[in-house]
Amino acid sequence: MEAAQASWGVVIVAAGRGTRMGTKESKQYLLLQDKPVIVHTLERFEAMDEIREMLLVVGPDDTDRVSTLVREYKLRKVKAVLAGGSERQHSVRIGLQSVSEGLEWVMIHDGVRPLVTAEAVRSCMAQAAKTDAAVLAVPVKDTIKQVGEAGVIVATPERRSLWAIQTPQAFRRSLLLEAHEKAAANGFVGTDDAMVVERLGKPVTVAEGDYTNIKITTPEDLPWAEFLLATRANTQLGR
Ligand SMILES: Nc1ccn([C@@H]2O[C@H](COP(=O)(O)OP(=O)(O)OP(=O)(O)O)[C@@H](O)[C@H]2O)c(=O)n1
Ligand SMILES: C[C@](O)(CO)[C@H](O)COP(=O)(O)O
Repeated sequence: MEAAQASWGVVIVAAGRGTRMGTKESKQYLLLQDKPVIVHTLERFEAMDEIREMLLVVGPDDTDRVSTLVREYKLRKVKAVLAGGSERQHSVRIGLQSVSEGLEWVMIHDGVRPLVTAEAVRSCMAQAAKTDAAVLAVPVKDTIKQVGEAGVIVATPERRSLWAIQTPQAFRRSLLLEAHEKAAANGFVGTDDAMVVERLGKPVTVAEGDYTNIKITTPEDLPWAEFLLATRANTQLGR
């Protein structure tokens, strides 16, 4: 059976503080079209037949309020609401350890990427089925420079080889678990899940996604997300 047709577990990480957003309320609870960002994200996966369960990882003080949201919005695939860790990678590991053992495949997704489409998720799952490890990504449009001390440019990597990495990131569950356990044992902390698998020397491939799968990070992302949601509501795109 193709992995894209099998049952998947999804770890949704939403335990961050949203420092760059700078709001009193953490960004995953800000409203888009009158609904919390995290609920938009969960609804995307709830609606997909391929998904069997979701593990939702939130701030230690937020488990009760989020459990209430899960009930209110009838998010039946949420198997557990777990207290996260101090770094994204710690939160991922906590969720990953609670994915049902019978599931062969798992995806990790940022709770603050509410605009991901089912089409993009399926493309990532299909790529992981071929290579055991795949991430959604888009080719960068700008020229990227590495900048050193005193703002001096030290390198200009060839743009054709540069991709902006998104989530979901999809893996054979046993591979990702092994990678996270090794990273924890060695004290390695990366900024995405591909990095912990790359450290094992295993290939991680990219599935081309789309530029609308934004991570809500800074204040200007909010009106952009509102616009994209409104556009989709009008055109039925991204469903
Ligand atoms: N200890 C952490 C840190 C981050 N995340 C989650 O990882 C995702 C991507 O992280 P990012 O956008 O950096 O979120 P924050 O850490 O909240 O933002 P900032 O870096 O601006 O504080 C978010 O859904 C965030 O909630 C998490 O679950 N646990
Ligand atoms: C996983 C990620 O969303 C891929 O772009 C990103 O690396 C998260 O990084 P952040 O530092 O937590 O924003």
